[in-house]
Amino acid sequence: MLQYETLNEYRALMYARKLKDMFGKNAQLVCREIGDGNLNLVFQITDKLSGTSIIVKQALTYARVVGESWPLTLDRARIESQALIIQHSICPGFVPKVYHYDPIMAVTVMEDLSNYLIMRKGLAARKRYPHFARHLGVYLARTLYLTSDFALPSQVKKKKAAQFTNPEMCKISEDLIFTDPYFNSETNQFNPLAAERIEEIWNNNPLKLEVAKLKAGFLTHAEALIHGDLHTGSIMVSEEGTKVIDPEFSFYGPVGFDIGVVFGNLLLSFVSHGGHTQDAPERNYQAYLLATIEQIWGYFEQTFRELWEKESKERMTIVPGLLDSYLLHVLEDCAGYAGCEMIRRIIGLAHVSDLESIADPNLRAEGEKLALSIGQKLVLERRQIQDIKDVTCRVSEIAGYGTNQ
Ligand SMILES: Nc1ncnc2c1ncn2[C@@H]1O[C@H](COP(=O)(O)OP(=O)(O)O)[C@@H](O)[C@H]1O
Ligand SMILES: CSC[C@H]1O[C@H](OP(=O)(O)O)[C@H](O)[C@@H]1O
Repeated sequence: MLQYETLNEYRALMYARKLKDMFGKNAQLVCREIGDGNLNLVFQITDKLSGTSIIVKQALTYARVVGESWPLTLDRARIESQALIIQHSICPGFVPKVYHYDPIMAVTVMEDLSNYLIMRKGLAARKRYPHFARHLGVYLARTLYLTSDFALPSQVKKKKAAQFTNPEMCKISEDLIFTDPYFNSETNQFNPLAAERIEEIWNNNPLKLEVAKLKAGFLTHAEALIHGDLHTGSIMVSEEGTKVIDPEFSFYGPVGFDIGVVFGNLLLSFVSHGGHTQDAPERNYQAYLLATIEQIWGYFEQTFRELWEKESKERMTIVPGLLDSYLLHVLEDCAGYAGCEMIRRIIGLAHVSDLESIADPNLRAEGEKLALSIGQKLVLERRQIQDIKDVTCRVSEIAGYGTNQ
């Protein structure tokens, strides 16, 4: 293609037909648009003869969820494909393989993961994934450590940070996560039944100060190549495997952000499964979610420590105490960013189906208010957090379960 044109199912099929080495000459291709995200088009193209399939993902010139009134950079497709390639090289088992990137059409052609399920849907159905915590902990430690100043020569890292300068996508997060939800902004959308609680947040200056500090960290702490939007809709799971997709918000940012966004989304699932409930299946599933958070952190920390020991290039990493102090800083950030993610998914523009699917607005408001309380506590008390259990115990306490889940 010589110039950008928006794909539809027919055009995506024709596009796939022209891709070299992807399908045989006699392939019988069929195409389906399967995108359900806020921003892009996603086509699955299958050869009915061989069963071979690929994904063709195209960035639109605007945000899909809002329409043409919200123009968006096509450069996000470059960021996504280049981040996927790096993350796949670091963690081949946990990231889809990129087959082709087309800068003119803003298209990334990648491995089809349709035998996996979007994690948010699995969590809604109270499914348990036995390997998920280990996979994600390892993914986080490897992608974050191996792109950081600890593992890369400082000039290489700075060039990578320049390659992944992603100003327009970062601005979306700066506004939608760290700014708009704390004021009566036009972009906000919320359940009127939670309005009183939300107005309290707008008037809570100590909370706004802590969020402003976390935003300053997001703006300035170029620690590692982060995914930048690691919610449970960006993770695909099966009984055996875990895959992380959709890194179009990638940039050099704070390590605690990715971990915090995952935790925030697991906690949004937690609140969606009932507030002060005595119902045993609900409570069991909530306990599973808290255990998953503890395990992710455990595997992250263990792998990060091993990498620090074996892979460090930065000479000062041998100084006793630096690793412990860095991990504590990451844990604090992680709690704060988890809190920010929870709050923005209740007050801001982009909500999550975990809560949106609760039809009864009163019941939904209960979950939303619980999410706001947990989010607020994690932001405000993050400096008192020394251990991952300090996070999960706070959640249990607010949910009315005491501290011994
Ligand atoms: N590699 C893939 N394999 C299978 N399905 C995918 C793949 N990438 C995306 N999808 C599907 O498309 C949906 C939207 O993809 P996503 O990358 O999250 O788009 P957006 O950038 O618009 O958020 C996902 O929820 C998933 O169902
Ligand atoms: C208008 S962008 C809102 C929201 O959408 C992104 O998520 P996704 O592309 O995975 O659907 C991101 O979380 C943005 O904050």
